[in-house]
Amino acid sequence: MFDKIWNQHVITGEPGEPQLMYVDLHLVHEVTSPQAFEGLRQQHRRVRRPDKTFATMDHNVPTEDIFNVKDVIAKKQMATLQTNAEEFGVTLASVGTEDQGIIHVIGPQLGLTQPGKIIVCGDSHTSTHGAFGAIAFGIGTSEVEHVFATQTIWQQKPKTMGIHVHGDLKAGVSAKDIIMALISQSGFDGFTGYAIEFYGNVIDDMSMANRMTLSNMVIEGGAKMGQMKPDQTTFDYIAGRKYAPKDMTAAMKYWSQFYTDDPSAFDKTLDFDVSKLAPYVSFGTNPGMSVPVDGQLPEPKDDNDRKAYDYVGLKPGSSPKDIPLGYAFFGSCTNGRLEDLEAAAEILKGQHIANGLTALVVPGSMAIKAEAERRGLDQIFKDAGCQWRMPGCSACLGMNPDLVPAGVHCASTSNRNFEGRQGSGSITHLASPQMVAAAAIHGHFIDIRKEAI
Ligand SMILES: CC(C)[C@H](C(=O)O)[C@@H](O)C(=O)O
Ligand code: SF4
Repeated sequence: MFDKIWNQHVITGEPGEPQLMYVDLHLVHEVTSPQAFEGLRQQHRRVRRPDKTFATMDHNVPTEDIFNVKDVIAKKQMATLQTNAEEFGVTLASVGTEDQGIIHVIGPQLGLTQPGKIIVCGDSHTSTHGAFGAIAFGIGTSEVEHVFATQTIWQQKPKTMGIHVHGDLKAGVSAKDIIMALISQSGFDGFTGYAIEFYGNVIDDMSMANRMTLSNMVIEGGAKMGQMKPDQTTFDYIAGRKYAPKDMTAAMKYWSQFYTDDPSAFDKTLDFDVSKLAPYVSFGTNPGMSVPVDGQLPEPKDDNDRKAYDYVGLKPGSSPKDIPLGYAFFGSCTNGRLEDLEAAAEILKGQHIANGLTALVVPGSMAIKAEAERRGLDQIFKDAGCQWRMPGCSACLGMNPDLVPAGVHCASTSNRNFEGRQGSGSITHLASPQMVAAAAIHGHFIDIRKEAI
């Protein structure tokens, strides 16, 4: 599948060397675009294909009141994107408009993300869009400028890794646990240099929301891209969306060519049986430092591990259930979709979060917020003692007012847990929406397969 899409997009260059690739969709946000637009301006260039470029604001958005941006840099970045989008004719889902949201949530939601496309964005979690059978990867700011100007990008073709995900996924275990287990078992850079394709019965049965969670986090294992073959689930998701093809029959016929004929063609394969998989919790300062909830925190292997233990203030041999939580975060491009909020709400319904714990629920987009409210999820969260917020990256990273205080342990549905990620001195524990919901109620993690909520 990877080669089929890749080969259709090569403009020039020899295999084994960087090749010039055509870009079908360029997604843009306020943090990595200002210098790129400025570069164009200085060279008197235009955005070559504004019709293949789409922008939004997500990282800096204050989720309590999205129109009241107090931080000077945040305000400037957002205003700059507004001006740049107008000047260069780029469609922008600006704050407060119905299409606004986290870029990796709204691309799929608007039907912009489609099989067979090459999709880039100045953001590492662009891998998310690979869940539709696209080649999607993050690029740097100078590359953003190159794509603006030429609609092309130089890229060296990566090696391919096929991950066969099979078996019987048990209740309480989700895509988040699969990817966290895969990363912790492969070492946190075990995917480096590879484009990953997930396949097998577990993937076939998975919703698009869960497939996106898997693709989203391949970057945390070192891969820039992670995809699945498009199938009926993919087509049904896209059909009827704002920018979906008008002629879906023709589109589906075209998309159906994108699959891997022969798994032995992968440069590397990995077999992953999910039948005995437990929910995972991260304890350290990279996503690879994760254990099953019924496991123990391992002995440190090196100075890095010792440093991580010092930072998080936990002891080897202890249980993830012993971590004293003060905060819970539901949201991000990993788990901020409607299905994720539903999974959390199902657990929180009729319950209350632990005394003294702060819980933020941040929908991934305005559309998700509206639909969640139509279904009454906001009320479930509020009744449980959570704060119901406006869409944005929020507490996934410390670029906006949603910060976890220093020294506080946060159960989080996001994807990164390095030092200070959620605010200076904050301590992040990654887990699935179901696990974070149960943890918020108890003030510590529980094994949702076995223990009563
Ligand atoms: C700000 C942006 C460049 C960054 C990324 O590339 O991923 C952010 O989205 C993140 O998750 O750390
Ligand atoms: S939600 Fe988090 S991971 Fe996703 S783009 Fe925003 S900051 Fe990056």
